[in-house]
Amino acid sequence: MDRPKKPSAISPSGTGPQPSVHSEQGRVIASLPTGDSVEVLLYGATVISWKANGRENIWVSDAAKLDGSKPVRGGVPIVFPCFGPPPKNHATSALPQHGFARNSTWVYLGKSSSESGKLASGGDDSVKLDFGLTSSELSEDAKKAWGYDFSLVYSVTLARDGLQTMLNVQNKGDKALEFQMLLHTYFRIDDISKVAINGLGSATYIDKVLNATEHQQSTPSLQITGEVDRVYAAIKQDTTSITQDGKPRLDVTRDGISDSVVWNPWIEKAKSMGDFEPKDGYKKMICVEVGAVDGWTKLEAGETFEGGMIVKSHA
Ligand SMILES: O=P(O)(O)OC[C@H]1O[C@@H](O)[C@H](O)[C@@H](O)[C@@H]1O
Repeated sequence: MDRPKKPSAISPSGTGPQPSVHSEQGRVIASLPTGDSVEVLLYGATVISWKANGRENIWVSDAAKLDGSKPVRGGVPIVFPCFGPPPKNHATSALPQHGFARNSTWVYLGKSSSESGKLASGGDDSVKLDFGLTSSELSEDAKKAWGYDFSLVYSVTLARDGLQTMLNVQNKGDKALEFQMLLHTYFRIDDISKVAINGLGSATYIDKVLNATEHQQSTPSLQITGEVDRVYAAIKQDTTSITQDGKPRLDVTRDGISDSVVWNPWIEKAKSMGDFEPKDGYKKMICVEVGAVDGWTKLEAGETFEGGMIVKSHA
């Protein structure tokens, strides 16, 4: 498949004190000497915190379950191998909404100590954590519902100037497989009424709030004034930016993928979700999710795919 060109990676490491990495209670926490940090739950390999310049960038519901009993409401759940409810008559049909990656327990593969190719790691100002999921870690139900031999490696790189999260998918079996993937990021913002989303260009989107009808983004900037659930396909620009009060807040750059979902449940939908707290928390979050969800990505036996994002936070 054709892939968009790669964005420039976050700046490489230098010299000085080393980052620290430790694991406790089913999570891995990495910190840089600057104080920036990232916290990843093994359940779902869900990033549940990313602090930069003293500020939390990730929203997690006060009622989110972090004990592995259900996908985390908040953070960066990984959607794989299907996005939304799976279609009928497809290899994913028997899977739950958004697949199994967000509710499987991943294996921590360790901190990378060498250059990753895309991004330097292991120096004083960046650290890369790898998490893996294969069919052996799946529940019996998931294995039965999606009987492919696969390997996922999710790499979370914390750097002084941003966070990079990349999903690598390998078909280890002898038959082709199809998947969708999405990094369902809940960004923490101060006030939804002051937020704008830029960089969706004139992309077409499916509006799930308006009966899944197709539209074209007609304004350069999107403001959120009600429930929004849009699936943008083949976006030409690499970067979608979130501004607050007209100032840059977060830049989300797609790497190897070109689709994005913008989601905010607003008042009624937030009320209907038992694990969404506080109920007016929709004012403090916006999901800008990067992925490959327009149709299916096919991997022949032995093939590999990689896609993800680089996020930069403005102080
Ligand atoms: O409640 P879930 O399964 O975590 O999904 C949350 C939302 O995820 C978004 O990605 C979907 O576009 C929405 O339709 C969905 O409501």
